[in-house]
Amino acid sequence: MDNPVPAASAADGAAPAADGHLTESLRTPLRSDAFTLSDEEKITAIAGHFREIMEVLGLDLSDDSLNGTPRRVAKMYVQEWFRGLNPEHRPDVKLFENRYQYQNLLVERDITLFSCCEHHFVPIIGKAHVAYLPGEHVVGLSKLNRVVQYYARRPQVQERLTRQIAEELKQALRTDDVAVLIEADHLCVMSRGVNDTSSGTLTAEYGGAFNTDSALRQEFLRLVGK
Ligand SMILES: Nc1nc2c(ncn2[C@@H]2O[C@H](COP(=O)(O)OP(=O)(O)OP(=O)(O)O)[C@@H](O)[C@H]2O)c(=O)[nH]1
Ligand SMILES: [Zn+2]
Repeated sequence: MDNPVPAASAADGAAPAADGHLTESLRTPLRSDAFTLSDEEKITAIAGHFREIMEVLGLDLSDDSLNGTPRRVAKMYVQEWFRGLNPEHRPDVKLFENRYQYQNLLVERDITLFSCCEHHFVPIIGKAHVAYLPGEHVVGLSKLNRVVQYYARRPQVQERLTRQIAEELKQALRTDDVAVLIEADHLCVMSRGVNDTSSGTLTAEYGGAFNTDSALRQEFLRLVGK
């Protein structure tokens, strides 16, 4: 790993804490044995449990179309939807010397965001816009998207997701001058419960100059179309 993560309890052989680099209140709640099982062992276990859910619902698992569903769902959870729980997938955010002396706002807007509501385990779909003020360093653009994806691919609430991305970017870019805006639709609000398909959720985190300089914040909001 290029981004070493401090071990939570290396003494008892437990796996490293996924979010050991984040302030405690921002960490995704994970047990210390979260990575004792391999991905393949997790897929097998989850497939077994999902099969039981389908059986309780009365579905006939001998049907060709349903037979592979438990394993399909398990693979989707471990390898895709929740891959950001595993610190092995934490992106390596390389910095480059800012030899162009570019010192204005840099905005990466409309980053595709797929996440999962941790209360109902249904999708959260939206866009993230992130910005920073380069100092001595600049970063490869795709790394901004990768940081968003890493934290999105977990069971989430939008507030924590927003703050995790901001905190990671502050550390990686070595500056507090970071802004994160997320606009998202929650399937738990749209498809069940209150059944509202028109509302959306916006969350924002403004660090450093974005917090103190309202003109800079307005410029960011203008560039992302808000
Ligand atoms: N703050 C926050 N709440 C969320 C997020 N995603 C879902 N929720 C809310 O989590 C709450 C869970 O509330 P509960 O009353 O325990 O669950 P519920 O009975 O399914 O609630 P309803 O959705 O109102 O039917 C709901 O109000 C959801 O809308 C999120 O990202 N942030
Ligand atoms: Zn929900």
